[in-house]
Amino acid sequence: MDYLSDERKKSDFDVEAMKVAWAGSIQEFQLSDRMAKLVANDPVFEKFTRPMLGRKELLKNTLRKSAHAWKLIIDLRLSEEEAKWLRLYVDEPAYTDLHWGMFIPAIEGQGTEEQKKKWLPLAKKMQIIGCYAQTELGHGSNVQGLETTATFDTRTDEFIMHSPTLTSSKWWPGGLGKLSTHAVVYARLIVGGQFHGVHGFIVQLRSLEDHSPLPGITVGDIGLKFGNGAYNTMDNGVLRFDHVRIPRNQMLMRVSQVTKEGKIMQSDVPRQLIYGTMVYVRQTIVADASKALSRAVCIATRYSAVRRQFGSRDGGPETQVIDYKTQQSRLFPLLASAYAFRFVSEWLKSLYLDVKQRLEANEFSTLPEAHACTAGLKSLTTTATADGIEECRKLCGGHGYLVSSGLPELFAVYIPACTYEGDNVVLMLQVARFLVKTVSELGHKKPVGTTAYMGRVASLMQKNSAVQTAEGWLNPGAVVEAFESRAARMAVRCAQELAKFGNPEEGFAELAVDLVEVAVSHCQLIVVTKFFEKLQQDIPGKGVKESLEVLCYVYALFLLHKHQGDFLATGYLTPKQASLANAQLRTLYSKVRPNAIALVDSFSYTDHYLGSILGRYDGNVYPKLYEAAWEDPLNDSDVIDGFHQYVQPILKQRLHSAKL
Ligand SMILES: CC/C=C\C/C=C\C/C=C\C/C=C\C/C=C\C/C=C/C(=O)SCCNC(=O)CCNC(=O)[C@H](O)C(C)(C)COP(=O)(O)OP(=O)(O)OC[C@H]1O[C@@H](n2cnc3c(N)ncnc32)[C@H](O)[C@@H]1OP(=O)(O)O
Ligand SMILES: Cc1cc2nc3c(=O)[nH]c(=O)nc-3n(C[C@H](O)[C@H](O)[C@H](O)COP(=O)(O)OP(=O)(O)OC[C@H]3O[C@@H](n4cnc5c(N)ncnc54)[C@H](O)[C@@H]3O)c2cc1C
Repeated sequence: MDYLSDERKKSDFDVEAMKVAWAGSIQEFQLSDRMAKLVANDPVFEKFTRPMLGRKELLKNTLRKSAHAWKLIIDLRLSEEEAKWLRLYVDEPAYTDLHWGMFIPAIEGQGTEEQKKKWLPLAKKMQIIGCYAQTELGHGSNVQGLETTATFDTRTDEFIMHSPTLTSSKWWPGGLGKLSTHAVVYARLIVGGQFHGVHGFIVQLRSLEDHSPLPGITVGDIGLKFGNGAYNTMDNGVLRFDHVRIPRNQMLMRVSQVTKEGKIMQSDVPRQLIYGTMVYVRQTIVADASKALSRAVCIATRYSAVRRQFGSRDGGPETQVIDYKTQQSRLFPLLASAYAFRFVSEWLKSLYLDVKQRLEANEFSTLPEAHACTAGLKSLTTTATADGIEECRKLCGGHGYLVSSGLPELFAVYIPACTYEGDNVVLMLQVARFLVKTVSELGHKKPVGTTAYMGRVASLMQKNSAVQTAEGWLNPGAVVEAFESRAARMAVRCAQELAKFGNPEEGFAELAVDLVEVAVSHCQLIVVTKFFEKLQQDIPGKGVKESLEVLCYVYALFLLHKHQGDFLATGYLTPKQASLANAQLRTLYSKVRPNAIALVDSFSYTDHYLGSILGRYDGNVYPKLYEAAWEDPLNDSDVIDGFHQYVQPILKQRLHSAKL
């Protein structure tokens, strides 16, 4: 029985076409759908018992699933793209994520042709397993502050890898703790007693025969992390070197080379390329944000349509909680954000692929913008997603707190995304630096790409919003101009404040809070703009484009309402115009309402991937919650172990004293 069928009948757009719009293309949809079903129908990938397992069982279970996934990849001859989807739908962080997601990309991006030829075939056949060992106990954000050393020994043509202090211990790398045989290790290069910056080195950590650590290497897991199950399926590790020798040709040498004689040769490639793997992964994290947020929103939306509280008239049904305006005002902006992040990630991927191609042809001019966009959007989308998942839990009331709602585990797995691949504040400060530089160069350099609007800064500073009615906000030009003006005015105001400091670094440190706000406003502008640009494309299917238009305005006007202080303080909007935007937002929520269930169905998630009783496709929530409670191990017996030993004596004592 489909308890949500009436809801599904309310929608006025073609859900199958929306699924394609969400996926990006019919090919991508079919590929993803095939992999989702493959995983959902395979009992090896069951995940409901995960939160009940102890750490050792949990990790072993992950190894079993990863081995099974690898077997499927080989047996079914899956492409790299199919394998990525398969791992995504298995939905369990594993050492293989870092092997495929960082170790291999680090070699691809920073290795020479010779190094790629040697290491990539081994890695791609999984004859070696690698991780990305950058962060240390003492330093994560400050990469130049890393302490591990790689000292060149001209006599033996080797580097000596060493951990000189406790704080130089590598700490956090996923896959390092128990599984990696190799790592790309980031260390200070020392040649002839001189420090030559941080570089990547391929280091073997464990024997390929018996997996024991090689001489001079101390390696292990760093211990339990937040939440049951969740990210504990990953063996984040600690690593120390005691004068471990590796051949010279294991330094990744695309950026700088060290010759046999101990000479440093710089190629034309900028030093920043050493950070290139992070640019790649940050871009994938933006796509993951839309997946995580859409999962949470799918659960909260379906449950909000099933759940009823108050409002019964003449004994009739109570009100579905999704019909409360307050519920809509919390839920629908998250639904719109999931779509917004999906489309901005699509754009970011194309920007990244373009930069990658240019880098391969030794053209580096677009790297700073790629860095700013990936850093800023990673920060913006992961912060909003982490907060959004928690909001979805609250939107589901008490039942959202049950593990069987799927939300606690999703939250626990997701929140480190605000920290890994760059702390979100640190990353926004990088965007701020980029914007300050752009503003300071306005007189002699025309800004391009996502900062092109800065080129119109004079007019953006003067012109105020012309919106007169609530309908007036349903105009892409009016909305985009509002976001451009706010970002440009905030950037200019900050630049003026910075100019008052004699020392720019001192000014930057003092004004960091304002600078982060400028960076956030710039990144929100990018997301809004890319959503409108998406709507310019041909999007087939009855009502699909119209529904996306509604979501685009919800996203933009929700942000405008939330940050109206900025819009008002910069003088671009009047209080009346801000309140017209809010009135329009209420109208938009009413337009989303009948389509809400269809809009989350369009994510095309299987019940397996959602992993939530509240978010079940059929809406059959209460019987399944009731059934699941009885499956809890505590309900194996009526009288629990420990009762007779610890509780009964207390009760008896009470009875005894009561008699007295
Ligand atoms: C289910 C999965 C299925 C399949 C798997 C497939 C894909 C998934 C992939 C991976 C899995 C995803 C997640 C897994 C989970 C966790 C993995 C986590 C991994 C990690 O966390 S790795 C460690 C990450 N660490 C960081 O991010 C550190 C943050 N710090 C920095 O980035 C920098 O050091 C910082 C903050 C930029 C330092 O700034 P500073 O100014 O001190 O630096 P420099 O002086 O060195 O440089 C200044 C100069 O360089 C420019 N710049 C800085 N960074 C970059 C860059 N990345 N690219 C290009 N340019 C950069 C900066 O703008 C300055 O330029 P300027 O001189 O001003 O022109
Ligand atoms: C689950 C998980 C997986 C990870 N996987 C890996 C991995 O595979 N490989 C790897 O190498 N690393 C990995 N990391 C490490 C991760 O990249 C770092 O933790 C991250 O970059 C943040 O650095 P940090 O821990 O040094 O934080 P810190 O920089 O110490 O941050 C602490 C606080 O200081 C603030 N702060 C720091 N610098 C500044 C500044 N300049 N201005 C203002 N505020 C500042 C931050 O905002 C934050 O509030 C992982 C981390 C986690 C949690």
